[in-house]
Amino acid sequence: MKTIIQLALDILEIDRAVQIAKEAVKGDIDWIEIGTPLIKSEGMDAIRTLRKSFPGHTIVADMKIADTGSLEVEMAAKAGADIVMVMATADDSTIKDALLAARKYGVRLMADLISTPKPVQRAQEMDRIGVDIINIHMGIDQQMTGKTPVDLVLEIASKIRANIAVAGGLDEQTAARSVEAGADIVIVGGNIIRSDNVTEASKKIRRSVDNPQLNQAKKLDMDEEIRKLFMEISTPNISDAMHRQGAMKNIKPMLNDTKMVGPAVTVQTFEGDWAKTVEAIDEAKEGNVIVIYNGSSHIAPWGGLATQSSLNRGIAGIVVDGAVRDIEEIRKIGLPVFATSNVPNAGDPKGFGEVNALINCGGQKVKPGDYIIGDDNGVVVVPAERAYEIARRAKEVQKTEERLFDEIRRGGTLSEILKLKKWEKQK
Ligand SMILES: O=C(CO)[C@H](O)[C@H](O)COP(=O)(O)O
Repeated sequence: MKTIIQLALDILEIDRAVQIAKEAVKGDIDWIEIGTPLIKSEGMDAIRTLRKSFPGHTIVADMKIADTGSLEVEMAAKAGADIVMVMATADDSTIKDALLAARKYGVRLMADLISTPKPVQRAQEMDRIGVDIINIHMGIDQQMTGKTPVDLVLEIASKIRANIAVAGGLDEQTAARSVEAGADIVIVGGNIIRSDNVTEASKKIRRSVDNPQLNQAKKLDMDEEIRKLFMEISTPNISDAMHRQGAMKNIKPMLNDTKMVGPAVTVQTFEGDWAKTVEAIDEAKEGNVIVIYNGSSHIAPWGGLATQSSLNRGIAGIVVDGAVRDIEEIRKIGLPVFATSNVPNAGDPKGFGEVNALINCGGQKVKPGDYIIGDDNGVVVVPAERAYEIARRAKEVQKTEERLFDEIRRGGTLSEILKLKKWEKQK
């Protein structure tokens, strides 16, 4: 049986949702889901509009029903939905009531396992109740911590009779692995709707689920995955993903077209003293970023010789809350170096300070192991314990911006597309 691709329109505006759905249909997606954000933003009109725009497609209303099952199924069914989503965490009475309404109005009921404490057991209970489709779903916030729904599909597929849908940050690889694990329907939102070419993104998912065996990407370890993601995104994307936090003040790239990613080795030094900065080169490992607090913009604790030594060690880059010198050599060496200023004079190797203590750099606290990302915009610090989550969230920020750029290129303005007036905080 052909795997069904369900496009999740997690968009706030109906007109943008219709446009994206038209582009995705050209990329051979099957079902069109009115996402929960769209239903909360535009109500049943969103379902009516998509129903009218796509008379030949299956329309799914992601109502995430938690109560008054019968009433909400009736609303969605009368608005034009063919399938209605209920929360598996809802009470059995709600789900049974929703199912009665679904049978009455000739629609199917899909139960969403998102945030269900015992998903395998609950899936079996949904199956016994008679729900038509069970959605094995890793919520957006859970995905950001690295969880994927594929493992759960393997656990559940052999235990239920209902059709299985899978959702949660699916891309070509995880959609293909979901199908191999037993999924009948793959639900894809961000990796299609936040693409700068929705039709092509849809076609990629189509090709991957139609030939799942072809999609066996090498599994990266967590540090490799984090580096890969951070290398693909900008420091503005990262700052946005951290609610505008993390950016270092007055720290500038000494080279153009520079990109730096790596866990921090920190150095606490004092004005005119460069002993610990140089010793840190020997303590750092390949891929580290050396982050130095020196506290003076007038005497350099770093220069060309230290930069060459760092290159030899495979260090990813240097950040100095202070001055650097030998700019010509540094540019010839090509290693990313960020600082507050550049000067001709240096200090002496006195030996005060320490390596790998908690420091302040550019007004940000930096502890050893925190991820340091630098590009032409500047430097951001991401706490080690949140690095994967922030990298994933920043990737979503980047995808959203690529889509917005595409729509602006088509002639819209940012405020029109985002409907800023409509979403201004009501006084
Ligand atoms: O229901 C949802 C979130 O609650 C999303 O529609 C679902 O997770 C699919 O979107 P994505 O592929 O972006 O995760």
